[in-house]
Amino acid sequence: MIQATELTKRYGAKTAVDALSFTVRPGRVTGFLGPNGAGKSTTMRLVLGLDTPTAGSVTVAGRPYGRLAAPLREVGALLDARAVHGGRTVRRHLLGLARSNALPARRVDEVLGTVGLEAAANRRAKGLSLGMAQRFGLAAALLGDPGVLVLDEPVNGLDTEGIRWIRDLLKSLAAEGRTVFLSSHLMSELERTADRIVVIGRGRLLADTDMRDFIEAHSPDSALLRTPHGESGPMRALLESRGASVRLDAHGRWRVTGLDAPAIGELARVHGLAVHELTPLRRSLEEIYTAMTEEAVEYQGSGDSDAEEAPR
Ligand SMILES: Nc1ncnc2c1ncn2[C@@H]1O[C@H](COP(=O)(O)OP(=O)(O)OP(=O)(O)O)[C@@H](O)[C@H]1O
Repeated sequence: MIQATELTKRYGAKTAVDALSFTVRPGRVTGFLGPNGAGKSTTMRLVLGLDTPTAGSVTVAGRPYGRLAAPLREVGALLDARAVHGGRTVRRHLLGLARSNALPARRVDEVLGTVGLEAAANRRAKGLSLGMAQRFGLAAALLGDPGVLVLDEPVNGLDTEGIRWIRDLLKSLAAEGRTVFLSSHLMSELERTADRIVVIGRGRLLADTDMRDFIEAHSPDSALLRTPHGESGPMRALLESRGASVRLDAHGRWRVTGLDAPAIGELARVHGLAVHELTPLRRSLEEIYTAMTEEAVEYQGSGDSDAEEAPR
C-alpha cells in the first residue's frame, strides 16, 4: 500500500506537487496519469525517498521509504531504465545488487527468467536496446520479491509483444496481492492494464477511482442501435419522446444519446419493436482524460467533447 497525505513539493516558487492525497492499494494495478509536468515523476521520487516533501507525507507499507528496514524487499522501482551503469554484464549487475541487499544469488536467475532476459545475462548493460533495458530494470525491481512496485513508464521502448507481456506480468503481480503503481502515456494500454487510476493535473488530484467507474461516470448514456424501422417510423419517435436524440451513422446504425442500452432495449420490448443490434457506447480513457486535463489546465471548460464513443 502507498498512502500520500497532503503531499506537497515546492521547488522555489514552483509547486510541483500540491497537497496530494491518494491511496494505492494492494491486489490491483493502479495507473498514474497526468500531462507533462503534472508532477508524476516528482510524486514517484517522493514515494521512493529520492526527494523530501515540503509538506505532508507519503508512506509505503506503512512507513516513509527512508524508515523501511529492507527497502529492496519492500519496494521495487523502475524510474529510468536508461540510468544503468553500463560496464558490467546484466547478471553481474544483478548479483551485486543482490549481494549488497543480502538477497540470495538464486534470485538473479529467477528474475532473469521472469523478465525473459536469460539469453542476455552476459551482455553488458549499456549495450541493451531500450526494450531490453526496460526488462533489465524490471528484473532489478523484482529482485527483492517486493510487495510494492513503482514503475515510471515501464512500457517505453517495448514492441507490441513486449507491451502485451508486461501487461500480463503486471496483472499477475497484482493478482499475487502486490501493489502495482505505474505511470504511462499510452492511454489505451493503461485502460487495459489498470484496475484503478490516480489522475493529477498541475500537481493536484483530479481523480482517484476504479477505472471502470471512472469510464462509466464520464460516459454519457448512449448506444448504437440497428433496427428495421425507418427513420420516420415509431422507434425514432418513441426514443425522442423519452428525451433521447438520434443520429444516423455511416453504417446505417443509429447513434442514440440520452438513453442507455438497457433502457432502449426495454422500451423496444414493451412497444413490440424490432432491434437487430444494440451496443452500449462508452468514451475511451484517453477522451475522458483529455477533456479533464484540458479543464485542469484552463481552470474551466464545457466538458463537452466531440470525440466519438467506442462500443463498450
Ligand atoms: N528539481 C526540480 N527543480 C525545479 N523544478 C522542478 C524540479 N523537478 C520538477 N520540477 C518541476 O515540477 C513540475 C512537475 O515535474 P514532474 O517531472 O514531476 O512532472 P511529470 O508529471 O513527471 O512530467 P513528465 O510526464 O513530463 O515526466 C514541472 O513543472 C517541473 O518543471
